[in-house]
Amino acid sequence: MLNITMIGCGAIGVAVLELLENDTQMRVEHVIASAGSEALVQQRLAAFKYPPQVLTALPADARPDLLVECAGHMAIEEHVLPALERGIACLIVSVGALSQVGLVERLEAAAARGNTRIELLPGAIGGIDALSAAKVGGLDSVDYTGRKPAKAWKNTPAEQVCDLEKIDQATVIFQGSAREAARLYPKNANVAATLSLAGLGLDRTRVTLIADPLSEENVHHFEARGAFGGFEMSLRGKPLQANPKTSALTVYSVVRALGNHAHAISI
Ligand SMILES: NC(=O)C1=CN([C@@H]2O[C@H](COP(=O)(O)OP(=O)(O)OC[C@H]3O[C@@H](n4cnc5c(N)ncnc54)[C@H](O)[C@@H]3O)[C@@H](O)[C@H]2O)C=CC1
Ligand SMILES: O=C([O-])CC(=O)C(=O)O
Repeated sequence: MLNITMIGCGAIGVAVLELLENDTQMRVEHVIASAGSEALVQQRLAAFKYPPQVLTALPADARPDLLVECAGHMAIEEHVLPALERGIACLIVSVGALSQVGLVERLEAAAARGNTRIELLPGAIGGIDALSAAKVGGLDSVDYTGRKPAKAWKNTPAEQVCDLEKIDQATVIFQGSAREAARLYPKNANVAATLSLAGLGLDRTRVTLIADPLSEENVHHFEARGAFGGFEMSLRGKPLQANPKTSALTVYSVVRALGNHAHAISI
C-alpha cells in the first residue's frame, strides 16, 4: 500500500481524494493544509470513508512513500524543499513555481542530499513525452497559447488589461516569455512553465494568454518545431466546478501519476 501525503486540499485535492477512495493500493494518510484552514479542510473531508488526518506540517517522524503537491506556488518552498531534504519523493502540479530564478537548482540540490526525486506532473496538458523527446534532437521554437473563459482570469493582472465582465470577444491579456507568464499568472500558467521545462526553457518559450468570454473550456494549444520535425496539439479542457481556473485533466494527471507509482505497470 502506497502511503501518500497531500499538500493542499482545494479543488484538485478533493477531486483526487474522491478518485482514490476505492483504490486498494494507495491511501492518502495526511493532508497538509494552510494554517488557519484546518477546520474548513476537515469539513471538506467529512464525507470520506477514510478521511486523511489534517495537519499544517509534516510531522518530523512521518515517512510517506510520496508527497504530492496540489496547493500552489508557495507550497514548493514551504513543504516540497524540506521533504526532498528528508528523502521523501515529491510530485508537483505547481510547476510554474520553478520560474523563480534559482529554485530549480535548489530543488535539485535538496533531492540530491535526500537521495530522492521530484516529478513535475503534466497536469492540464498532454504531449510532454513527445516534446521532451524532441528536445533531445534539438528544438527551434515552441509557441503556446492558453485560452480560458473570462471568469478564469478574475483576480489576476488581466483585470488591468481589460474589463473581464464586459469583453464580448476573445482578448489577448498577455504576450511574452513563459517565465513572465508563470510569475504574473501563478494559477493559470503552470502549463506554460511545464512546456518550457520540457522544451526550450522558460525564456525562449513564447506564450500568449487569452480571455475568451465565448468559451467554456480551458484550451491549451502549442506548436513545436525542431530537428525531429514538427507537431502541434490542442487540448480542450473542462474546468473544474470548484475552481474555473483549473482543468479537470489536472486531477486525472495526479491520479495517473500516483497510480504509476502504486501499480505494477506504469503507463
Ligand atoms: N500543472 C497544471 O496543469 C496545473 C497546476 N495547478 C496548480 O495547482 C494549484 C492548486 O489548484 P486548485 O486545487 O485548483 O486550487 P484551490 O485554490 O482550489 O486549492 C488550493 C488549496 O491549497 C491550499 N494551500 C495553498 N497554499 C498552501 C500551502 N502553502 N500549504 C498547504 N496548503 C496550501 C489552499 O488553502 C487551498 O485549499 C494551483 O494554484 C496551481 O498552482 C492548477 C491547475 C493546472
Ligand atoms: O488547469 C488548467 O487549464 C491550466 C492551468 O490552470 C495552469 O496552467 O496553471
